[in-house]
Amino acid sequence: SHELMGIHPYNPLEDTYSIYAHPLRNIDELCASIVRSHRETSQCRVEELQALRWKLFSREEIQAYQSKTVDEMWQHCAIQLTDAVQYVVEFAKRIPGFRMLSQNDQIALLKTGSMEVVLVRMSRYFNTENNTVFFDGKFAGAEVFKSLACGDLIAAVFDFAHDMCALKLTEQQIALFTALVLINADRPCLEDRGRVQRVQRNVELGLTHILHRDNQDNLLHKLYQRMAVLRSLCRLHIEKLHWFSQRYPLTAHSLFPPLYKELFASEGELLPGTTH
Ligand SMILES: O=S(=O)(c1ccc(F)cc1)C1(c2ccc(OCc3ccccc3)cc2)CCCC1
Repeated sequence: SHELMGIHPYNPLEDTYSIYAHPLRNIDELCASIVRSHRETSQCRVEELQALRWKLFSREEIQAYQSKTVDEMWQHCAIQLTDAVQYVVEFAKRIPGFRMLSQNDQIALLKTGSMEVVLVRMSRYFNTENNTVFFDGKFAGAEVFKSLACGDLIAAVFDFAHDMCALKLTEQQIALFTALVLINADRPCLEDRGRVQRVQRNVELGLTHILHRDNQDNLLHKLYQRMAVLRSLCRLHIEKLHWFSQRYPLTAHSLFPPLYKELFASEGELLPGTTH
C-alpha cells in the first residue's frame, strides 16, 4: 500500500471542464483555492519564522551537529524532509483537478515534484543576510550540515534558496508557482498525460493571472528558469541518496521513513518490508 495515504480516486464533480463555464470567475476561484491550500498546508507562516531569524545555533550546538556521524545526520534530514513532504502531499490533494487524476499519476507527480516544492517552500525560511536556513528550530548556516558529506548538494540547496529570495515572491505567487511545479505533464511515467496537461494549463493560467495582476509578467520566465534548477537539484539529491544507500544500506533501508523511500528511492532499491 502506498505511503501517500488518503489519495482518493477520480471525483467527477471536481472535473476541470467546469472551469471553462465562466473562465475569468473560475480563474479567480482557482487562484483563491490554491492560495488557501498553500496557507493551510505550509508548516509555519513566514511571519512566525521572520521573528526567529536571529535565533542562531551556538558554537557548541554547531559542534554537536558536526560531530554526528554521516548516517545520523542523513537520517535526521531525511526525517525533516519527510515531515515537510507530508504537507506538500496535503497541498497537492487540494489543487483543483489533482484528485481527478489516476492514483498512479498522482503518485508519479508527487514522486518527482514533492522535493522541488519543499525546496521552494524552504526558500521562504532563508535569511539572505547571513545565509542561514530554518532547521531544527533555529537558523543554520551550511556548516551545520558538514557531517552529511555532500557539500555540493548543500551548497546547491543554499544557492537555490538565495536565488529564490532574490525574486521576492509573495505568498500568493509562491502558492501558484509550487502548484505549477507539482502539476507538470512532462514528468516521466504518466498514464494520462493529456489529463495532467489540462490541469497544468489551468494552473498556468492562474500563475500568469496573478503575475499580471501584480504587474510582474517579467517574473514568469525567471520562474521557468528556476524550475530547471529545481530539476537538477533533485537529480543531485537522488544521486547522493544512491551514494548514501550504497555506503549505509542498513540506515537507508530500515531507518529512513517509509514515505521517504517511497518517494526518493528507485523501485529497484526497495528491500522487502516495503509493501506495494
Ligand atoms: O531543514 S532541512 O533538513 C535542510 C537540509 C539541508 C539543507 F542544506 C538545508 C535544510 C530540509 C531539507 C531536507 C533535505 C534536503 O535535501 C535532501 C537531503 C539532503 C541531505 C541529506 C538528506 C536529504 C533539503 C532540505 C529543508 C526543508 C525540509 C527539510
